[in-house]
Amino acid sequence: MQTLHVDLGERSYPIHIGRGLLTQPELILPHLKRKQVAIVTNTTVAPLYLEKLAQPLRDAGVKVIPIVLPDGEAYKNAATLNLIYDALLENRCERSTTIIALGGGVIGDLAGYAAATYLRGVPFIQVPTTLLSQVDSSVGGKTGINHPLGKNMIGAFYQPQVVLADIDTLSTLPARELSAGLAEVIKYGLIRDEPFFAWQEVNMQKLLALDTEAMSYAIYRSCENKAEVVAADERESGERALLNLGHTFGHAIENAMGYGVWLHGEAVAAGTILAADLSYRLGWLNDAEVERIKAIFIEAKLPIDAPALGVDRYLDLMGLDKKVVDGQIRLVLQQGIGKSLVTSDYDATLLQSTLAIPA
Ligand SMILES: NC(=O)c1ccc[n+]([C@@H]2O[C@H](COP(=O)([O-])OP(=O)(O)OC[C@H]3O[C@@H](n4cnc5c(N)ncnc54)[C@H](O)[C@@H]3O)[C@@H](O)[C@H]2O)c1
Ligand SMILES: O=C(O)C(=O)C[C@@H](O)[C@H](O)[C@H](O)COP(=O)(O)O
Ligand SMILES: [Zn+2]
Repeated sequence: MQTLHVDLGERSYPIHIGRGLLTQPELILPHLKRKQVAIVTNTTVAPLYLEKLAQPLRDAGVKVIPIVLPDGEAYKNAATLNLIYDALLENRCERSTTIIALGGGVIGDLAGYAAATYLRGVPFIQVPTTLLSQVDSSVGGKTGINHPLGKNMIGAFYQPQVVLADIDTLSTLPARELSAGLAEVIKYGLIRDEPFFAWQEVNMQKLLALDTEAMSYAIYRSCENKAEVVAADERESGERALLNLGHTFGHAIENAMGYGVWLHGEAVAAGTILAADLSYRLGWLNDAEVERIKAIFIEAKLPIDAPALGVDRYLDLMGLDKKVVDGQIRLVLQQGIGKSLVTSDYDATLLQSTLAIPA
């Protein structure tokens, strides 16, 4: 097992990465205020991993309240959040009850927001079971739900007590979901870590084949990048916005196509290609760099062609992005591989050209 730390003063916490972590209650017990946990999961993950996590905790004297939600991005909403509150109240959960998220990013975001708001805040633990959640969503404290008008529009920054990334859980992950997670791994290379990007170019097939050594390295290096960024800018007043590469476009795609039709990672992949296209038009990326970026997403079995929503529809949806300031759409763009910036200082007609995708 390898351990990293997210350094946030009194909100600091460890990220444990390794095999067989679900059945090691000693990694969870020191973080409990009281021997009672509510495990939030879904109908897909529960039959696979709920008892693996719950039974050793029960054996250690912990009361376990399972909360099993419907599965899918379409359920990351206020109605599903209410199901969590209902179960917590029905079971008379107190401020000392810890909420454990067992699942992918949808479960982590929902359970984290429930933890941030139930009784105005109860302790929270992340047990991510998708690649995307192990490399990104379980770390950094962004929690929340979607609104029909926009992605993740309601939420809170709320850090977990500990993150347990058990690599063994990836063995049951569908191939499409594995690729979706790789989109966020590629992101770290593109925004701030060119050597990691170059390593991915050589090792992508190993990652797709779930090679343990390569996967452990990719998860560790991704979490290391994210932990550094979050420690420097917890609430996204500056550098953290770089973690949004491809997301202003991607969130527009997820919303326009209907939540869950394009996976988050797929929309981020296509959105990152749009960001690269605009960076190229601005003269900040050259042909060879754009080709390298396209090639790695293709190698990871991710889409590089964004849907033709129409320029106005894209601009309308992108105008709801959380990075918008004074009505200006701020974008994460690239000035080379491993070098990125957040800016609204681009020619609007160039953005329109990028968005004029032929149907
Ligand atoms: N909070 C953040 O910082 C952050 C970062 C990135 C993404 N996100 C959010 O995360 C969500 C995407 O997360 P995701 O890609 O994990 O999707 P997801 O949570 O929908 O999980 C993908 C699918 O895999 C299933 N699954 C989970 N673990 C499994 C396993 N081990 N074996 C088999 N099936 C398994 C799930 O039930 C689901 O059907 C989006 O809502 C996105 O907005 C949040
Ligand atoms: O942690 C962050 O900061 C990120 O931006 C990570 C993203 O991968 C993630 O999808 C996040 O949920 C997007 O945040 P949002 O603020 O644009 O909703
Ligand atoms: Zn993301």
